[in-house]
Amino acid sequence: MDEQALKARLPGSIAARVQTLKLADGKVTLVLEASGLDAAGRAGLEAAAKDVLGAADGVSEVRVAMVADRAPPPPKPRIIAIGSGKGGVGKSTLTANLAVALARMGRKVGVVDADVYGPSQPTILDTKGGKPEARDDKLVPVQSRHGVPLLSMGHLVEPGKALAWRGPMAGNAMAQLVDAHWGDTELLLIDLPPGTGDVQLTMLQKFKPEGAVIVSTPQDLALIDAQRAANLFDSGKVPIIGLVENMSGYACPHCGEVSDPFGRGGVETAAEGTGIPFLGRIPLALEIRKASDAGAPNTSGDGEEAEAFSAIAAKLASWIDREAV
Ligand SMILES: Nc1ncnc2c1ncn2[C@@H]1O[C@H](COP(=O)(O)OP(=O)(O)OP(=O)(O)O)[C@@H](O)[C@H]1O
Repeated sequence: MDEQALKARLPGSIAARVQTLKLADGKVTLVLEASGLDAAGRAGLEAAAKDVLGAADGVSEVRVAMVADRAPPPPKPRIIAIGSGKGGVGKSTLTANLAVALARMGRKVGVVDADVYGPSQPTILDTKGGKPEARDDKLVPVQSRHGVPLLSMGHLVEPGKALAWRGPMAGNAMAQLVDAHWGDTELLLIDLPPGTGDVQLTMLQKFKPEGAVIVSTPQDLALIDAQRAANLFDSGKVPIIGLVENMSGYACPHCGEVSDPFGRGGVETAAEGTGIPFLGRIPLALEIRKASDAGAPNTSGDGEEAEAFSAIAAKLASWIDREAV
């Protein structure tokens, strides 16, 4: 039997992968292209080829080598969670601004908006109406005009539909957002749903973020919730990168006088008390709310607010670099 006849014995699925087939002294040397197959797939392919060729007349031995043509898939992005003990403290605003600031520093960063209850990233990053496509059963993130790709619960469910999902359901939906075609994205910021219940815990356990940032306003009540968030990350064994105080100090746009509607400095004091690093404070400013509503986070431009966010982004970047493996 010659090499052509041997190749003709192989089923189409194996023949399509043959790169070379050599026969010498009854020994067959077969090189197969094994791109896209996992270990079990490669073992199955090798066994099937050996079975068919080994049974041919005059063949005493079959050696199979595998090569992979396609480049290996890109490494998975590193994950940082942004959480808060309660809603409305500015978690989404912070996430978007950090992402845009990091992108402007040259980082390849994407955002996952896992806030099942009120996904707001499509508004803040201006991708409202964007629909992620699916390729090979995985979602392709929606590109924002700020250089930050995004996948949001808001892209998957109809806007305005409040979701009362329990942990596993929300966890599964979030899996689709995280395990997506992130391409060369190196860092994913996850905007977690507010709160410290089983939804959040399931997410942490499933995705094991490398670290977490906690946002709080300076009020005592918010701080108690922030402490709960810290406990949640501790129980999920997620290191806390630090605390951010949002909505601290309101500068009156008319007279410039600074007042403190929610108090001031409480988060820094709380951080000191618990040994968690304090990452900085963001003022309560109309500009911040307007920028978010307009789909242009402050860090996409300049100004005091942008600087406050960027200073925190720089601290986050150094933490990430320190933790690099
Ligand atoms: N520093 C700030 N100054 C002024 N407005 C702010 C500031 N931070 C957040 N906001 C506004 O407060 C509202 C709530 O903020 P955001 O949606 O970021 O909070 P959240 O913690 O993500 O809330 P949710 O519980 O809905 O997830 C938004 O309208 C936002 O624009």
